Amino acid sequence: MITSRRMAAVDLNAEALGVPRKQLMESSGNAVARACRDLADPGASVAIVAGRGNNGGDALVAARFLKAYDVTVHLLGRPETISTDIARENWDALVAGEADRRTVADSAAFDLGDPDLVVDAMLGTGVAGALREPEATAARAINESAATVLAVDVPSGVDADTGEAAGLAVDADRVVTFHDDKPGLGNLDCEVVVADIGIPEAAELFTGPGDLLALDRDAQSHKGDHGDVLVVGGGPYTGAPALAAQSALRAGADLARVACPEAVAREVQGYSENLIVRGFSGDRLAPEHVPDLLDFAADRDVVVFGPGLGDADESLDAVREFLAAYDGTAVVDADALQVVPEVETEATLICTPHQGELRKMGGETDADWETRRDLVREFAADLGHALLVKGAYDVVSDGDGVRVNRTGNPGMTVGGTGDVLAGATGALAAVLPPLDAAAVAAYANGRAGDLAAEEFGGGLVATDLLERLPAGLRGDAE
Ligand SMILES: NC(=O)C1=CN([C@@H]2O[C@H](COP(=O)(O)OP(=O)(O)OC[C@H]3O[C@@H](n4cnc5c(N)ncnc54)[C@H](O)[C@@H]3O)[C@@H](O)[C@H]2O)[C@@H](O)CC1
Ligand SMILES: [K+]
Repeated sequence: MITSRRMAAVDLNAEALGVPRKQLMESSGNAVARACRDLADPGASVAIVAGRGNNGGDALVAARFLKAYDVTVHLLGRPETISTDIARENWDALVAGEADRRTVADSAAFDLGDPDLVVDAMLGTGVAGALREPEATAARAINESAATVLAVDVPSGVDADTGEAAGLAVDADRVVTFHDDKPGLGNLDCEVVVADIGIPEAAELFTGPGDLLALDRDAQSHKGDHGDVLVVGGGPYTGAPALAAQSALRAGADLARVACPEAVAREVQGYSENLIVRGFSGDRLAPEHVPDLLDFAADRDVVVFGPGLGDADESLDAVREFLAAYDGTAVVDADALQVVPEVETEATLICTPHQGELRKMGGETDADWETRRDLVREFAADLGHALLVKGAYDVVSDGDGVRVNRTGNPGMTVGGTGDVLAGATGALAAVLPPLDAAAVAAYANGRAGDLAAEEFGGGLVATDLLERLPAGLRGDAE
């Protein structure tokens, strides 16, 4: 199953892997033609009703593959209003080839005729909402006709994610849908065929520019609230919490706070005036600080636990107590990781270990990334928390989905880059589900590292990543 949102991401990733959308459209069109041949004998009359987006484009391609049939293409709208270049190129090819075609500038001009088979390619996964004109008139004519109805990707007017229609929708006999089944199609009373259109598996597995789309859509649904992130750490180390908190800001958080021992608060503040630093008594985290910390954390969107915390027994006890009582979202990093397997918590956790820390948590790893991918997914499922396991190939899983990130370079083994990643993951966890947050953070952090390496080679340092994180998140880091 794949949602429309994820499908758009995978499509962009495929393009980045060298399989452009037009090539996918050719495969989709071919699959539509195959379904037509399945439903009607050669010589039968086929009406292709095409919208102005890529769903229509798929059917325009199919027209070229149906030479043995009597095909009429109805384009809903004027050719100038076709909304994508690739759909327009396929329309132009039909015009140049003098295919039998009609343009329907307004609904009065629509005449479906009396075909044996109708191909509904008005709207696909690109839009949801009630059908406008001339689509609504065409849908009525399609539903009233005696023809067999084949829908392209999803019946027009139906939301592919829910199976619901906002009003009028095409009543299809069969749907040929692309790449993978869509969540909403199971709720429809029609036959569903899934066609492989040649999207590489890597487009789903490996993070790519498409994964950044999650930010455009989901982050906006959070209504301008881009997160109030609290970093809990510091003590033996002061740079780590400061880096994590600054990274949260660079990754889009509105506010980044650091809770650290009073003894080092001034030093942490010294790294950046953009941070809000709050000290607690003494020189390291201890159980006595937990009640206050829980109160403070309750008003934040995400807590990043661990940077620079150290592994003193009382600090680890405090982490245990905190996590046992906390029910929000937390990124757990560094020394705090080792307590996660023994804690029962209501919290949503994203754990960000490197291979050594993973082993300390009881997880297994392997030199082969595919084996590692499977091991990480299993371990995340056992833990009941998301994992972002750092390495040359980062592996991200929430126990169900899994993604592998290939951005980044050996220069990033320098100290502090893990803190930057943890902070960015925290900021993104305020606006995205754990799997997306961790995958996007790993991708963007690696892109930032690649940009820094262009300038500084193996001499890059963690603060170089901070500056380049926004570019890494915009996807213009190529
Ligand atoms: N990886 C992918 O995502 C692939 C997608 N493909 C096809 O592309 C489709 C998605 O294409 P698009 O994103 O271009 O979107 P659609 O083709 O689903 O819809 C866009 C068109 O609908 C019109 N429109 C918008 N709202 C409307 C309304 N309420 N009533 C009537 N018309 C309306 C717009 O003017 C636009 O022309 C998929 O369903 C599939 O068929 C395939 O070509 C191959 C790969
Ligand atoms: K359709």
